[in-house]
Amino acid sequence: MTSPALLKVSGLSMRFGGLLAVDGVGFEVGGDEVFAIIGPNGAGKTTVFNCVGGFYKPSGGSIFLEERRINGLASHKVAQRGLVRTFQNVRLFKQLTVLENLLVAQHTRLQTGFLQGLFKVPSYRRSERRALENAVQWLDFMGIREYANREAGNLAYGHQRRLEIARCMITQPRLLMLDEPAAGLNPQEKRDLQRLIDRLRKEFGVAVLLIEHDMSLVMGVSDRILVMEHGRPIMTGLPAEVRADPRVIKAYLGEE
Ligand SMILES: Nc1ncnc2c1ncn2[C@@H]1O[C@H](COP(=O)(O)OP(=O)(O)OP(=O)(O)O)[C@@H](O)[C@H]1O
Repeated sequence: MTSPALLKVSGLSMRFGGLLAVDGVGFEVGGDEVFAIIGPNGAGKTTVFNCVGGFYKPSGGSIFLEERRINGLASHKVAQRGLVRTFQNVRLFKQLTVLENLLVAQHTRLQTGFLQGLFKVPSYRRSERRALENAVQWLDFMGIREYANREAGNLAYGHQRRLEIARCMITQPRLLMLDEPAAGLNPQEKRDLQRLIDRLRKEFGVAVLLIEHDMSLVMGVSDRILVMEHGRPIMTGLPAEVRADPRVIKAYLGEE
């Protein structure tokens, strides 16, 4: 890690009835880092994500974002503090247009309230115009501007994934969590995704926490990797260290 920790997770555990799905997981993500969590199916990766993102209340442990404790906060509060996520199965407002999805996403950030909106006072119109400009910039950045007025549900799957990332980025997060972003993408789209993640980090200074099964993407894009198995951490290391570690090889081969 090259910068101070943005996210600090320690001793995290999550119990579902008799099942300890996450058991003693700890890791830190630096402010400019791409950090991946990998592991066989059922290892507990998504559960860690759900705890960090405020979707589950952890059974134990602590989660700090920029030195402030966030465990137990609701997901929208966590998002307001700069931590946003995508989902394994893309979640968009499918009946709204592509552009509208990006306008709705900015709603919580707009400074003006209901009454200003009702009477369309100048400050409201200014913030609406800014929201529109932001949205168009992100559509350009993602290469999907030509689909601005199309229903989001009618976009090609790869474009839906890019729109979902744009919807996160438009809220100017400090940490972007991507849940299996390569799932369902073709090889070219996967290469584009790797370039996109690199650019998001370099041009917008966002840190990325990633769950991914596609090893070539994980190895190509991550600074460090946490490997989990049966809810427990096996190791954290650089991609080359992880690739060569016998425990990791065993965890994956043992699955077959
Ligand atoms: N809401 C829940 N209620 C009960 N058990 C759950 C719940 N969510 C996850 N589990 C269980 O916790 C364990 C870890 O699941 P999790 O989805 O976190 O794994 P994962 O590493 O993300 O797997 P995959 O790679 O298949 O997505 C599994 O045994 C799963 O069945």
